Amino acid sequence: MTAPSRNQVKTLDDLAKLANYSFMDSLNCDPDAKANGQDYAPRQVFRGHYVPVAPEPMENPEYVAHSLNLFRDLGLADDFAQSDDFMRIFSGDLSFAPAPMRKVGWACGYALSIMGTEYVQQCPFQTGNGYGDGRAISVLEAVINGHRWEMQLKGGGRTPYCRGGDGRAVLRSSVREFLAQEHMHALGVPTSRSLSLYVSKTEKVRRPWYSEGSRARDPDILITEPIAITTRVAPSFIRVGQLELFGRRARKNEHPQALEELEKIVLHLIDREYSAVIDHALAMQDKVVALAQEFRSRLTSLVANWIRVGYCQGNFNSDNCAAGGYTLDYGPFGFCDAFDPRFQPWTGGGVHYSFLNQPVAAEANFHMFCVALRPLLAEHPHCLQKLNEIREGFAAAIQAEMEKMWAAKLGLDKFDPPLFRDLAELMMQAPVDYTLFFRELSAVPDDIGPLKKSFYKSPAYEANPEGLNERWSAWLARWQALVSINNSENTATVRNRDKLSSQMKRVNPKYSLREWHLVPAYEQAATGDYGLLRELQDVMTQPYAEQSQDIADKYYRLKPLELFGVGGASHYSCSS
Ligand SMILES: Nc1ncnc2c1ncn2[C@@H]1O[C@H](COP(=O)(O)OP(=O)(O)OP(=O)(O)O)[C@@H](O)[C@H]1O
Ligand SMILES: [Mg+2]
Repeated sequence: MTAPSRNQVKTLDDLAKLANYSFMDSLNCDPDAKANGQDYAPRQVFRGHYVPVAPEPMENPEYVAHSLNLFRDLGLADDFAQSDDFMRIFSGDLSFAPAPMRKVGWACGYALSIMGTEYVQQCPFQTGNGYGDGRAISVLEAVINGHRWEMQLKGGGRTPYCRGGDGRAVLRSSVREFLAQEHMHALGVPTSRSLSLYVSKTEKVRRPWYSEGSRARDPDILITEPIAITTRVAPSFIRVGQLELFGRRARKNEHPQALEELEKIVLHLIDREYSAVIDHALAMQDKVVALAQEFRSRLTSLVANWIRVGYCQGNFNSDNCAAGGYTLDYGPFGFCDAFDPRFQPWTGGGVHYSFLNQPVAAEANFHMFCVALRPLLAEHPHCLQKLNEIREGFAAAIQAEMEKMWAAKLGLDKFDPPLFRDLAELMMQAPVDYTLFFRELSAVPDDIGPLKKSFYKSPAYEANPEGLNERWSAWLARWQALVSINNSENTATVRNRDKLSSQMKRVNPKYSLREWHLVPAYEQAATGDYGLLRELQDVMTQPYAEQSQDIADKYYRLKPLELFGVGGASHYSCSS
């Protein structure tokens, strides 16, 4: 396999040559599957790791966007994204895919746990055998520059796991996912990536949503929206919930191959996501222990990164938790405006998945991950013991990551609990914009003047502005003393200040993708105008750069007060 250099992949034949299907070739196919992949009715899938599914092509696709950064990383020519061939494949029509590309993709079953409790109620058969990729269909695996990438359509049509749904995604949610994935990547947070986004000029579906300016918690109208397909890309799309499905079957001995299927998916996960860090020569039981250790360190670091950039995943069930330790499923996510430990944009989400509870939610997912692995260690009590220790150590491990992250956000070498506690208290007393505050602090101000740019006008602040300003000034003075900056004109201090400032600006982004940025972009996109979407794509893929004054005036500012509490801009249901 030759490695493409920049712009080398220009045609479908070039892309097809890179195809290499490890998931379908090394794992088990559902024995009841239809060979032609036209498997669109909800049904129980009792065995196997995947079901071959031919995506349902969207009618009249139109190009909306592609990721310039991912295209560059993969060596794809930019023009390719707007070619008929590329567009047909990534809007769901595999019927003419040239060999060795295949004309059929695949969908996977997975299980669901919410905060560490196993559920089967979401499965239409109440068994868990009908739950999985209901509208996500992988269409290609390609090895590019020595890295294996899986490409998956979201909204590519129905699968046996569609539960009666239409298998589609709407333009609104697809624009959000497309922009957010590339923004997170640019923020330095591990994530699935966005390849392309196409919308149908004619095919529409109905979804519950909010009427103009509605302050209702739940959607109050049904709207008709164009369907869209985003293609996302990752080393694999294996989820914690997927391991759980096979773990549950092995634990209950549901069929003769249940344990073997669990072992196969776990080894496949190691191959796809951990081969650089887990020695291939280790015995199975040692691989399992090493996997738990590695996943723990990725997951704890991931969640600390989410909090660093103000991201709330919103629905951090085990089936939305990628076993490779990156961010997956940009459905009910949000970047916080005002700092609020309980920030949760999704009306269905609850406090358990709110902003600062994400370490606890991650621990619950990690617990289910370990439970899924246990059947593999039944004959190795020593390894089981090690697995339990790794599991038990999660809380301390994530606490250490969080402290490291808060220290970095504050430009400190070491976490300072009282300083942090007092900051959090001040930020909660009267609302402060999370992104703006840390970015202004990164300029290492002499007094609280610049920090005030991040203060929202609120009754709490208006009630006692002098008192709060005094407390902020006292806090800032303590922080200045800790980072060893004082107000003298000494040049060594000035130089240190520049160094500290640039170090902090690499940790504290200037721009984060707020919902009120997204709303006008997807609304405009629905009229066929992609100008705002492209502007956001450009701004949000360089979130640490200062950018022009115009851009700063537009995006580096407080959320307009009138948008707080508005359905769609401040909170939303998961109707995507
Ligand atoms: N329109 C739909 N048609 C069929 N299945 C759907 C549809 N919307 C959601 N689902 C399925 O419902 C389940 C829960 O949805 P959830 O919002 O977590 O996932 P998602 O946003 O579709 O996808 P993913 O986790 O793949 O990013 C998933 O298994 C998903 O595939
Ligand atoms: Mg999901």
